[in-house]
Amino acid sequence: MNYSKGSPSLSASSPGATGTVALRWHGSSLELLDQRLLPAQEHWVTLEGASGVAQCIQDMVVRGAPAIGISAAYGVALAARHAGGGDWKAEIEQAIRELAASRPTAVNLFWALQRIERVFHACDSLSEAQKRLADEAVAIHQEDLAGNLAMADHALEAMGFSVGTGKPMSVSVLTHCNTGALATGGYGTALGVIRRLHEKKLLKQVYADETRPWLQGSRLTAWELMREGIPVTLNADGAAAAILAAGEVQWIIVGADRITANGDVANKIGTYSLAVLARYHKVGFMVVAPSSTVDMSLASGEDIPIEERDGVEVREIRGIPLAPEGVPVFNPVFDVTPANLIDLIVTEKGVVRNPNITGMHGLFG
Ligand SMILES: CSC[C@@H](O)[C@@H](O)C(=O)COP(=O)(O)O
Repeated sequence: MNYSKGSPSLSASSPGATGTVALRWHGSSLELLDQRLLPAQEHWVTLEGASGVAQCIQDMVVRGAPAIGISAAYGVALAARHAGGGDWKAEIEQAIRELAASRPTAVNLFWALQRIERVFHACDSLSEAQKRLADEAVAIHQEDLAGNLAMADHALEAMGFSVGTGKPMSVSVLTHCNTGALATGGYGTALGVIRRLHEKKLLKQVYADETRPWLQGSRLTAWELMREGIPVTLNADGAAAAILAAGEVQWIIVGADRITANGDVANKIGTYSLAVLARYHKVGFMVVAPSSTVDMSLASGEDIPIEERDGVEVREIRGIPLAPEGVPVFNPVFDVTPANLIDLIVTEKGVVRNPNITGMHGLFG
């Protein structure tokens, strides 16, 4: 793994992209923007093999459900590219296993690997695999970006902002974690909806939860929004209740890491408490995610594997102690929001209102 310094400037690589990108594909290498260092530094990590990509997913150099899936797909393409030529199939299979073990909760990782694996099994030679796996990874990346743009349209319509309905009132929203260009193929899920509201002049204010302990909200979401001049106010997670009580927001908009067949949603720790707050304060609660986040094989959120990370992420920030040394820590990094607290699940395929098993089956079969 080569930790190279300095991305000159982030440039949009595809139509609809925002100017912020998390990953750059070069055919024989993958570059990942090291999200652990933002917003202080823009470092790009250059990877030439699947093990490095798996390590970067585990260490959160790259994070966010769709970006993890896209990176893993490129990781398999790299494994093919650099396969020794001997038992190339075994080398690629090993790469897939290693990538699948990197993080457990976001189903996009397994979805992308399964899609890549289907192509791999149809290949008869290493040269065919090298070409087709790279093409498939690029397709997964491009489709994710296109899906983000489509879900933003669906979301605005579901919020009642249809074309030609006069001059609607603008809204203020609260979001959690980072679901933007950094977490996806280049536009964002929940943050894509927020971007689209801003583009259409329908957005008054975004409140961004800082999102303890990893601070995706303060380090990444606030950074992305400020780069584009989108009005954002950062708040400590515990301030969300006071913001809602003051009537400051009309919608809470979040992403997802896995959505089960009954409409339960796993997302960044703290999402569930926001959904409870939204219901109490009669504020809309919207989940925005690509259909690759939907896992119809699981009946409910109880079946979702929830990642727990090292307590050091809560006890310290960059080596500075925030708690007594050795204090036991409970650090689940996702929680499950039950479907009955969710008003809308928005995907590129369409919208499920008041999600339940019937509505989910209607859209995702
Ligand atoms: C479009 S990203 C959706 C989710 O992956 C996001 O809300 C989230 O929980 C990310 O968690 P992370 O631990 O940063 O990978």
